[in-house]
Amino acid sequence: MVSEATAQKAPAEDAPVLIRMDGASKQFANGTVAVRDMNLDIREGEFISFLGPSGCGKSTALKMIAGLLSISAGEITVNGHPPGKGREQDIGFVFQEATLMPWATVFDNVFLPLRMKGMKKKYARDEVEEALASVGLSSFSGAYPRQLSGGMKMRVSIARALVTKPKLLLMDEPFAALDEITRFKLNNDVLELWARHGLTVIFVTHSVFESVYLSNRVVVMAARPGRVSRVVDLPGGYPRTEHYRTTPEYAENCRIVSAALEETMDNVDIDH
Ligand SMILES: Nc1ncnc2c1ncn2[C@@H]1O[C@H](COP(=O)(O)OP(=O)(O)OP(=O)(O)O)[C@@H](O)[C@H]1O
Repeated sequence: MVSEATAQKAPAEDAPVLIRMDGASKQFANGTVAVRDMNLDIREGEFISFLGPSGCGKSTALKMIAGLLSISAGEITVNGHPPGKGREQDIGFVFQEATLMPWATVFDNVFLPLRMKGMKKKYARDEVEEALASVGLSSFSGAYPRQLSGGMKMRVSIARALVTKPKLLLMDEPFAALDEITRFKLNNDVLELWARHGLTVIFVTHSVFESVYLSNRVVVMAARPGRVSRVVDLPGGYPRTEHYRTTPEYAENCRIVSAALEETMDNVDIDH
């Protein structure tokens, strides 16, 4: 039974804005405009997906929010600060590859962000164990990455992102390389973590089905130049469990988001 405090739901209309993108643009040194004039407010507690074809600037936008890439024009604030200038532990980042240190145990991989903050291992035990428990890997603390399946490695990567107890979780196509059953399972786990920890999540994906299953809003992006094409609100269907995948509401939402995505493709010259 899920308690009210941890129930999955879209945030209230008047929830405070956590991320503000105001005309945010990114042009790389070679002239490529990866993101042009992105305007978006993301409220605390939202689960947002950035969806779009390859090269539409999804990863670039995510990295700009994380402060991993500079902004060429416009402005982004995260919790009122320029990206990367607030408390760094407030942001967790999960990449497409699990990027674990192969020579280190699961425990030491998850401990890494705390170690980088100067924490001694003996004081970090509770935090690391809590993060591992939250992704169901308590008994694999002493294992090495080579002993884990792809899905388990990704769970370690999520635990590492959560160990500093961030408010904001940024996920860049985290499950793209996994088989569908593992992906569905991890989708459910991420929804549970989102609700339990009261996170705000931005999730980059190519998949209409994944974006509709997970998000309360889908930001559909178009390429050349990368930009926001449509924002689709999907406030219903909670709690989103496997049953939701079989409902007419889910099918209809997938149809709406697919149509929005197709519109973006119609406006692109085929050059590949
Ligand atoms: N460091 C860089 N230097 C120059 N151009 C870049 C750089 N990084 C990305 N780009 C270009 O910017 C555009 C947007 O790239 P980005 O990776 O953000 O797209 P994406 O939507 O995440 O794509 P994918 O789904 O394939 O990962 C692309 O045309 C890409 O080639």
